[in-house]
Amino acid sequence: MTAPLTDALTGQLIVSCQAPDGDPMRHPDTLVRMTRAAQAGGAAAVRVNGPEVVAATVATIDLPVIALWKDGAESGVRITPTVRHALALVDAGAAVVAADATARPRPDGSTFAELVGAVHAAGALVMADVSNLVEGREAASAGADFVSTTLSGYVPGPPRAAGPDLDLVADLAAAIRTPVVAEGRIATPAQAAEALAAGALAVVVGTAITSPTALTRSFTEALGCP
Ligand SMILES: CC(=O)N[C@H](C=O)[C@@H](O)[C@H](O)[C@H](O)COP(=O)(O)O
Repeated sequence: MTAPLTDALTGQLIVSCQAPDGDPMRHPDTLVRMTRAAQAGGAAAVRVNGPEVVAATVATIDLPVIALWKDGAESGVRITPTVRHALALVDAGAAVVAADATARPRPDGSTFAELVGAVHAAGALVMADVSNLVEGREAASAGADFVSTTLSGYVPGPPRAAGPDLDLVADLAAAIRTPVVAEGRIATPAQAAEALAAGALAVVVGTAITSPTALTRSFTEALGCP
C-alpha cells in the first residue's frame, strides 16, 4: 500500500492546512476551503489537524489526507501523542497518520513502533515527524512509511534556524530507504525545489501558503508597524 502513495507523492507538494489555537482561520469550514484551494493549485496531498477536519476534508476533496492531531502542551509530545489519537484519525479517513517520533516519552507510554503497528493494522500509513537523523533512523526501523523533518528546531536542543533544515533532509535521504519528506519553514518555491534536490520525496508547505496572519505579520514587522 505504501508504493502507490509514494509514487503519487514523488516530486510533489503537500499543503499543510492548519491554524493555531486562537487564529481566526481555525474554523473547520475555513480549513476545508484551504484544502480545496490546495487541490485547485495542484497539491498532491494535504496535511490537516484533528479528526473533525480530517473527516470533513476526506468528504470534500479527492487528495490523500495526511492527518495529525495536535493535543497537549507545546513543550511535550503534541503531534498525535497517543495510539488513541492515531486510531481516531484513521477512523476519520486519514490515508496517513503523522505522529511525533522524537526520542521523548509518549504520554500513553507507547513506543513509536507500537503506534506504527496499530495504524498499519487499522489500514493506514505512518509519517514519522522527527527532529534529527538519529530519530529518523529509528523511525525507519520502527516501520514508518515516510520520515518528515517536521520537528527540526521544535524540540529542546539546537536553536531553530530561520530557514528549512535541508541538511537534515540530505542526511536522512542518504541514510534511510524510507522516503523522506521535507517540512518546516519552507517559505518560497525556490526552497521547495532545493528540498527536492536535497533528496526529499515531497515537500510540505504550511505557513507560507495557509497563514494570512503570519504572512501579514511578516509585512507589518518589516515595515516597523506597531
Ligand atoms: C512544529 C509543528 O508543530 N509543525 C506542525 C506540523 O504539522 C505545523 O504547525 C506546521 O505548520 C507544519 O509542519 C508545516 O510547517 P511550516 O508551517 O513551517 O511550513
